[in-house]
Amino acid sequence: MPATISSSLCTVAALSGRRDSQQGGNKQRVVAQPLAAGAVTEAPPLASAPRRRGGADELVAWKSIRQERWEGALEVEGNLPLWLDGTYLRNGPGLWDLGDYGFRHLFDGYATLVRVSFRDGQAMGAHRQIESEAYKAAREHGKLCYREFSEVPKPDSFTSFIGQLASLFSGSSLTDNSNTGVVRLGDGRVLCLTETVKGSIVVDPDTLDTVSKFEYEDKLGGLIHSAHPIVTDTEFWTLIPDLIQPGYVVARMDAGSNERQFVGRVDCRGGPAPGWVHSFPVTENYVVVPEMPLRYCAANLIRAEPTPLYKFQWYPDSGSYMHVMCKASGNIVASVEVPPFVTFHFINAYEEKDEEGRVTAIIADCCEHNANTSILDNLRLHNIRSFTGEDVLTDARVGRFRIPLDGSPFGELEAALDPEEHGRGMDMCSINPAHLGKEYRYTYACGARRPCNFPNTLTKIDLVEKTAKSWYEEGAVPSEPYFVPRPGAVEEDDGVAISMVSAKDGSGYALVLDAKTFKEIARANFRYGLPYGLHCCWVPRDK
Ligand SMILES: CC1=C(/C=C/C(C)=C/C=C/C(C)=C/C=C/C=C(C)/C=C/C=O)C(C)(C)CCC1
Ligand SMILES: [Fe+2]
Repeated sequence: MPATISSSLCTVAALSGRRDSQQGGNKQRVVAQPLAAGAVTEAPPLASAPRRRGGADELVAWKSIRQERWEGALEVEGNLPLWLDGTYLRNGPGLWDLGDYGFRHLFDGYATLVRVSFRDGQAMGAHRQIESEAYKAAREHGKLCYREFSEVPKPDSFTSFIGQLASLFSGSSLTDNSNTGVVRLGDGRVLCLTETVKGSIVVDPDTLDTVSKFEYEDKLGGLIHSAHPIVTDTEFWTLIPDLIQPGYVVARMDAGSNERQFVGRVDCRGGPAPGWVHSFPVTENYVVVPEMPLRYCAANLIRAEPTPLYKFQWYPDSGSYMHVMCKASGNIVASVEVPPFVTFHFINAYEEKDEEGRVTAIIADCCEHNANTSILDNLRLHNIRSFTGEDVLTDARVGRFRIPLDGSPFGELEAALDPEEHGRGMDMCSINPAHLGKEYRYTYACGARRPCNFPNTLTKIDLVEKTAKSWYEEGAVPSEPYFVPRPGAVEEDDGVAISMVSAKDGSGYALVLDAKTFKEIARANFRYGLPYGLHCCWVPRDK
């Protein structure tokens, strides 16, 4: 039966107090196509009816999602490859408003999961809020109830302040707002993640239902971990920072299991606390543990008001280090001092070998912010919502570490290509997963066309030719270009890069680029623009 998209979709997530100014001009691309049963889902009303700050000219990328969930057919422009058969999922902080209170930092928003399922050249889309305890409590009480990335619930008395401190140490007041990544585990479960261990949540990739908490069945403990585990069909590697005796625990988990196994430990070499470890790279035989001078800070963890570096502190004199652990033995095979760096996202790593096939060094690439912590300030909502035409985005580059395995005390860090190639913007990267931990040539990321206040291009980097190709649309905010290989592909860039774009006119679409030419093949238009999001995964249909 032909279905039209209901105009009675429960408007306006009450948490966000959205008004219809964000309708995106009138450029709605309403489709009247056959939809799957239950294609349109009404959002249940939320707790309060708040006001929302911010003008009508704000980009849809930085506005809270307008309703809790939606599902329907997408209008496709262009030709989707027929081999593209599966589901693209993207996670990210999509709801920043609580009653009449607005979060201040991008990373605080409640998790919004977006799905685009491709089949036979057609696309179905959906989005839904993840039902974390933090989100449900905020919805029920119309206020912040857990400690988020930058914000802390306001204690209403001194006793409740003391109670909050105690619960910080037990972890009970920490958020489980799983707003950062989404991965498909080897056993098929789909897991949303953030940096708090309790914020590991299993979701259903078809319905976007919140299924359960992912509980680790081991004694490793830890309240926080790297938001980006390394996940393959057979295993899962994670890093758990130790804030008491500064260091990191490296752990591994088999696919199908919930039990992490202790592999080894790295002791920090500098500063009073471990460096922030949002992600880390692996090679075929080694785990690379970065220790950057932007370190966790116990005092800032306790503070009620955000500090300039949130829960972290910059210790330039503490040194920067890269440690290499053997996956098989847990032994540290190298620990070198490197130039100062700031990174959130490692791109990949591999083993450099001599003519005899002996491993001489580890090469590890990352999105490196020129050792400048200002990127955290760039990502405050006030800053990203108020672009004045001034070029204020901090420079970033592909930082390439060379970590010698011959006992030398120092490693190198250099730009892998001239950063001007990608407009000195570089973050939110993906690679062909077949090259994980191995030599590789291409990475796909968000770059910059200046002037800008946020990465605004999709960029394919050729690390051999040291060149870049970019996609750009004026005023659009694209998210992480996620590489999906063509089944049976031999060449590294044989596939597509998928990105969700929040367009200037308030609309939004899933953009499919040919990964070779980096030209648009197709776009699948949502009924309305969605907020910016962070990380993605691909669930092939037959897996
Ligand atoms: C809730 C607590 C924490 C949470 C930390 C979180 C949620 C960290 C999230 C970090 C993210 C999303 C980093 C992304 C970086 C993206 C960049 C640089 C993009 C640039 C543009 O393209 C802790 C801080 C762990 C402490 C306990 C409480
Ligand atoms: Fe991340």
